[in-house]
Amino acid sequence: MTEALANLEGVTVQFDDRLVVNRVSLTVHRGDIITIIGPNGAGKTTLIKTVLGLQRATSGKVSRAPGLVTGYVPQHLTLEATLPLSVRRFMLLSGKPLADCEAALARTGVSHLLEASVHHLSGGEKQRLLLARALVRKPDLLVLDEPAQGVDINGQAALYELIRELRDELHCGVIMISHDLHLVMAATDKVICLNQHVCCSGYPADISHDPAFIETFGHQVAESLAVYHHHHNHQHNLHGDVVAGTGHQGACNHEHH
Ligand SMILES: Nc1ncnc2c1ncn2[C@@H]1O[C@H](COP(=O)(O)OP(=O)(O)OP(=O)(O)O)[C@@H](O)[C@H]1O
Repeated sequence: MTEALANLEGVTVQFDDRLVVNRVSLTVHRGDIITIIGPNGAGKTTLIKTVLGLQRATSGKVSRAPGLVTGYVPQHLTLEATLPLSVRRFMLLSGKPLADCEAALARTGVSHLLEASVHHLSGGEKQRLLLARALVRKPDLLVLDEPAQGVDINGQAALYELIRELRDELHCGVIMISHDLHLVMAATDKVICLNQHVCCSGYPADISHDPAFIETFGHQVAESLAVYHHHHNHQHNLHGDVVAGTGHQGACNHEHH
């Protein structure tokens, strides 16, 4: 089993008397790509902030590997619009050398924007900048809140592919939130369907048949996703774990149709 980077056990988050995250348990291992899906207001952002330690759990146990370096791409980048800020300066705020900043920008495909103002970037460019800022820290755990927002459909597929490549290069774990269900099904190892509590979780091909998934997203979505036949060269037990001797999740040849 690969190294556990972060672990939540029965975590609950409450704002006043509103239960936003309800007894959620999850573990992110190095090499994992876990995607959290769920309706608006389901507690997804709150959950990943809890993983990062930015949100305190009301109850339950949160643990992170000692010395864990995290890279976070938040849902919104709030910048003071009147403050002039170039991409170069924004990246240097990470405290990393310029050469590292430039390498991260090159890796996410936006090195040509080094002198541009962050206020004038397109939605897609902004996402790639935020990803570069997360990358320059060389994270063990990359946490992305709707990384493909504002990115056109071809760009989305490319972005998810880039995230997979980065996972391989950095040998990090990835936990992300997405609403792009089709892309999620093709690009992730494990899906967690959240609606305050974990409705269902598992491998993409299996989850679309789960009654809890159908209840949350409706038959139409579930049926359209069921075309994502996912052939494994291994088998899972009832908990979704890979059965010993049949290959490993990270090493199998998944085929998507
Ligand atoms: N700091 C806070 N104080 C009070 N309520 C909060 C706080 N943060 C989040 N909430 C509430 O918790 C609920 C869940 O919010 P959260 O952002 O986690 O949902 P989400 O699943 O990420 O939603 P979306 O898909 O719309 O981004 C929302 O109703 C939100 O208003």
